[in-house]
Amino acid sequence: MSNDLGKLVLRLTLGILMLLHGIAKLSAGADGIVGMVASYGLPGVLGYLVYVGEVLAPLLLIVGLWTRPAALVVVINMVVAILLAHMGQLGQLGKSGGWALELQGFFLFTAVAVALLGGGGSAWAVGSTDPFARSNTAPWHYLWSLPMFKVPPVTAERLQLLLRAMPKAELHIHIEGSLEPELIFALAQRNGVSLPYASVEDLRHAYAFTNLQSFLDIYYAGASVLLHEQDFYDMARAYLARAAMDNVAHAEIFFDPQTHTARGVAMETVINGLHRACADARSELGISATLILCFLRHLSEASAFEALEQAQPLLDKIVGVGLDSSELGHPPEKFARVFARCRALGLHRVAHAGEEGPPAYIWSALDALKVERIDHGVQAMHDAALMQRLAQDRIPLTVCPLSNQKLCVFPDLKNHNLRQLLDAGLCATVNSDDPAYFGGYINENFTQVFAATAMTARHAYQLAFNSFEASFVSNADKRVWEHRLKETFERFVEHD
Ligand SMILES: Nc1ncnc2[nH]cnc12
Ligand SMILES: [Zn+2]
Repeated sequence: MSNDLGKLVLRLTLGILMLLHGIAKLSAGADGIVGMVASYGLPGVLGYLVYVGEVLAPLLLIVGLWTRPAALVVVINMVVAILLAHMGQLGQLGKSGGWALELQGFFLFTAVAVALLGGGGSAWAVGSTDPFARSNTAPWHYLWSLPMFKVPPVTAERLQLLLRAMPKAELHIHIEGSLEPELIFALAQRNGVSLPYASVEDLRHAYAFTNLQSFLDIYYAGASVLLHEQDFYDMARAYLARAAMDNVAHAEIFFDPQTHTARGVAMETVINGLHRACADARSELGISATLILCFLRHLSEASAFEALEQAQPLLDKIVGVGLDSSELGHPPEKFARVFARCRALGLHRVAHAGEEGPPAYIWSALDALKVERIDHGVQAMHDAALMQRLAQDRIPLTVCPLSNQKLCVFPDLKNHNLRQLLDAGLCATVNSDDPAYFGGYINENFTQVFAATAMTARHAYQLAFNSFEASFVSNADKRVWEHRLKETFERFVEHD
């Protein structure tokens, strides 16, 4: 609240004081400025742009519409004014001992501050509620989020190949959801576990889900075959081999330890098996992979704390924590204290929110859990202020199109809102969630959602770029993969 009030004061001060200069120029005319511009050998007519910088932009600042771009215009106006009229005073002090350009300096840097901060949510800010809400996002966020080169059009057929060939990161994959029915039966036999399904076909037949819970019931039953470190290794190694075929350069893998420790499996059995698979895949397949420990939200806060305590000696083998399982009725704030502890331990934080649950769950994942990414998040579309927050803070969404289709979040893939999320400037990514259950790995998610919603090569580039940007790897690794991405697109276009 006081933050918003501070921004409002700053915006109104800049707008009103600058507008007074504009009004003076309206009544005296812009001839002086036109002449000054012409004296530099430039078209004098450019001098009339002063009305944009000192009348139009201040009016936008006062009403709070397109606040950040308007402030940027004032910044440009002030830089031009200093270059044209005040360069001689740049290093001088005035009569009273202050900087000779303190007035210009105040205008310039106040405008820079407003451009950085935005207008502040307020009944006075049109931009906080109207369809122009996006304009409150820093303009350079849009520049930064745009592909670094112009992506030429690619035919629909070639686009499908490009989607498969482009390097990408997978940031939302539950390793237990990569257990194919064949491996479930092989592990059941190896470990003497009996399953309530007669055959692989019988199990596959049960994969007809109506919502998240109908899937989770079968998913936890499937995970019951995992007992020994080698089982966790085999599962993760199989996923990583499959992901490498889809040109996944980096995967951040979720695992649900509480579903295993509840059956008497030790935390170290789970983590050591998964970690060894990641290490081997890196040296044998060249794929990078890290682990994210997820707390089950249908269990208690105490159970989550217990899981964290068990994982404490193994924290060097995980990069972060997440929150998954049954969303409705289990709002994120239930785990605020656990996530605060994880934050203090230096762990990255993500949470499933807005898969089936309301936008309020996304707000509380951000504010109560302080997560850095939202898993799914597709329900954000119903809340304009939330969309603005996600765009402005560039909070990535790890979207899973086939999962959303199979769990009836959207009636059909053609109704999926991935394209709208991207076009609204959000840092969306494509992922597989539980590929063994939802009909496809990451490339299937890309190709099917692109075919269903007619997205373009530019969207493809943006999604792959976002996946690296949103990952928890070093900036150096991000740049290497982004460079490879650009090379792949250039190669494709050359041969188009
Ligand atoms: N889609 C999903 N949502 C919540 N929890 C999950 N665990 C595995 N898949 C999940
Ligand atoms: Zn998930």
